Amino acid sequence: MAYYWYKAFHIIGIVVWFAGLFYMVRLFVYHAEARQESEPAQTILTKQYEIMEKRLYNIITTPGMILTVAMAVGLISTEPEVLKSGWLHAKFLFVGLLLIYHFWCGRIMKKLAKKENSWTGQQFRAFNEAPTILLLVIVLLAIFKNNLPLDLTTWLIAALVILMAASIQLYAKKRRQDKERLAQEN
Ligand code: HEM
Repeated sequence: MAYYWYKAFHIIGIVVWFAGLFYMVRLFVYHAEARQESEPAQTILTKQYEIMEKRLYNIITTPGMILTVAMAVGLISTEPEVLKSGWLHAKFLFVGLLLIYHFWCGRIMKKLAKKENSWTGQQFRAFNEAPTILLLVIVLLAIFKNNLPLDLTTWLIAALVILMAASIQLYAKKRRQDKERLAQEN
């Protein structure tokens, strides 16, 4: 029974962790773009984003990460046999990358507060794609385990996911261009 409790809270932790990571980098985009505003808007906005980022990281994102990892330790300790599975070893690798991403976000947050980060909003948008890819790979590994399928259905789903991601990017690009054009006209 303990195994199911651990799994349930493992999944709840994942949801909280990812919600935090996705929102965090979205705030970095707004924060970076606020630097182009004139005063006093620039100071007011950047101060507000600093507070929001700090709270989000410390109250949502990091606790979500801790819950996910703690519950994973619970899962493994109740069923140590799972440690012999190849899929879990592969999962460790991708979760390792996710942890690096998490702490990297923490570093960026501190650098932004000290005005030592010069990434553009566009660079943060690209940075925000990484957790989506990691989420996809880790969930596929956790669900299919050692039988990750490579049949036609899988490739069709992969093509659909790529198509959807590309459409979202194109739409966002068009909106940004429209906004820039409007700003130039005014
Ligand atoms: C320290 C990192 C992690 C470890 C050691 C770990 C380990 C585990 C273990 C042992 C299970 C139980 C597998 C089973 O019952 O068959 C599990 C389930 C699961 N994990 Fe993780 N996990 C970690 C992080 C993550 C992350 C970051 C995600 C998502 C991005 C994730 C997604 C899942 C999902 C969806 C399940 C449920 C799979 C199922 O019931 O079939 N895990 N994890």
